[in-house]
Amino acid sequence: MKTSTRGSAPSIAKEIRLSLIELKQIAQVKFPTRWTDFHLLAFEGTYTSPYNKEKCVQTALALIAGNLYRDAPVVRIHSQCATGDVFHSLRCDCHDQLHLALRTIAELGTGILLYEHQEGRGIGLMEKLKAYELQDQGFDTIEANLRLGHAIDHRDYQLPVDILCSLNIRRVRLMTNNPEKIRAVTLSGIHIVERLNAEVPIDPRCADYVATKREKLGHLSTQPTASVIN
Ligand SMILES: Nc1nc2c(ncn2[C@@H]2O[C@H](COP(=O)(O)OP(=O)(O)OP(=O)(O)O)[C@@H](O)[C@H]2O)c(=O)[nH]1
Ligand SMILES: [Zn+2]
Repeated sequence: MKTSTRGSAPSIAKEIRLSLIELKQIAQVKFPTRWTDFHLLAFEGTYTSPYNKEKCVQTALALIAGNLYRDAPVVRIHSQCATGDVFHSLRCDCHDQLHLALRTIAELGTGILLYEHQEGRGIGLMEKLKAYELQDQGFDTIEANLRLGHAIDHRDYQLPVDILCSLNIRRVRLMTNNPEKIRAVTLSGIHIVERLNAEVPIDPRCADYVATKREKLGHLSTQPTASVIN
């Protein structure tokens, strides 16, 4: 088991919500998929909050393909979405985004997908389902979170960023439309040489969800760069 300690990612203290105590690599396995053969590394990060000093443990998986050090690799930070990723729910675009990322990495031959476990933008599956109930009554994703007493988006990208730093990845092609992910990666000192569009063709049943991301959360939008395989 490999362990690295505090200080793996350069930090701008005011901007970073969590301080790393320890980053552990829990497992490393071969991980063949329909797209390509990945290596899967499992990580556990222990953090303290700079505000209340409480400890928290976060986990994430890194699916790695090819030689990450030949050029700036494609990096996708994908937030866990059991409803979309596992059940192919069309309430969101997560399933197709996950497939787009894995397929792109396979096609380019090099890249890393960081699958981080902040389900429901960090509120957990059960709370996300309660938020869905409110959305069924007409509230949007943001209003539903707020009515349940949660932040609009509870995620923190410190663990994925610390994993990139521990792997000594300093230049990336980041696949995302989320400005907060771009900010977190940039603040860590990792250079984003290119942003790859994470947009997928949108099913009408998640059009409102995607529109809310763009209109209220500032998600970037362009034309889809790739279609989705079924
Ligand atoms: N609270 C809440 N979380 C949701 C909802 N729908 C999807 N999610 C979660 O949102 C996360 C995915 O984030 P998105 O906002 O769709 O996209 P993103 O990852 O921020 O941005 P991209 O990198 O551009 O894909 C996952 O953790 C999902 O479980 C919802 O209605 N309410
Ligand atoms: Zn989803």
